[in-house]
Amino acid sequence: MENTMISLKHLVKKFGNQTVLKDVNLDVLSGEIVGLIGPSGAGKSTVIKTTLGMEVTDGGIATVFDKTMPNRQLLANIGYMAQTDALYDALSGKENLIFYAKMKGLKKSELNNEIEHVASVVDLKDDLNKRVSGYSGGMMRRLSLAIALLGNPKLLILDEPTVGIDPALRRQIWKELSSIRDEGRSILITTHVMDEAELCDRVALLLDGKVMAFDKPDVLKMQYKVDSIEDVFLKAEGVE
Ligand SMILES: Nc1ncnc2c1ncn2[C@@H]1O[C@H](COP(=O)(O)OP(=O)(O)OP(=O)(O)O)[C@@H](O)[C@H]1O
Repeated sequence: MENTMISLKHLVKKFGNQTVLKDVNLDVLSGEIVGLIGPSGAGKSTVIKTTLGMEVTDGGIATVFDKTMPNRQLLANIGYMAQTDALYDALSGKENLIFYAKMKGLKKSELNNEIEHVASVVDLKDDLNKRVSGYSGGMMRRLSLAIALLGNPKLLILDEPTVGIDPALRRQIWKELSSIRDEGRSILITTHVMDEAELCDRVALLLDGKVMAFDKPDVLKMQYKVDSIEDVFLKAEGVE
């Protein structure tokens, strides 16, 4: 059965005089990957932060697992990866993973297997004992993604998880995301990579503070009479 994991209804968010989100409607069902795309500054991260209750809305309702956000208890069931990495520089990759695993309430007996699994998904197994201060930007993104994956959360909310990650690893990460979806778990993901948008079950296009289009990639391509999601994006923006 399809459950609604995220429901955003008439979401409004203002920063001073700027109304970033005017009327955002979006839902994420169980067992699907929803991609949120839109030009830089369109408000994708703001949608995510209001969904998580990290930003207070100026109107509308955000519910996650049928509960109104913000709700601290729900956060344990959500794997969130922000655009900026929240890592402890002085600790190793492994120590960071252990820290977050404990915060998420993982049992001691699960710890090693779980860390090994998430580290291999992002190809960090050989670098786990290095201090994060010596990591490259891409390695930090990979560690942040590994942290979000810890504990098999029912819902993953990923803000541009593959920035700075090379194509082979990106493919491996998408394989993992697809198998998470196949387990009936859900993913809301923002991306600038249009090839990744093609891999989502549904794509929402955020423009002028609204979700201008929201459907399966193939349906969007048909609606806009184009061959790729990149062209959907460009046509919606009015770029010929
Ligand atoms: N805390 C804040 N205070 C003031 N303005 C903000 C704040 N957060 C976001 N904004 C503004 O809201 C708008 C949307 O920002 P947001 O980061 O949500 O966009 P985005 O679509 O995620 O962009 P990008 O693709 O570049 O990451 C921008 O104009 C940004 O300057």
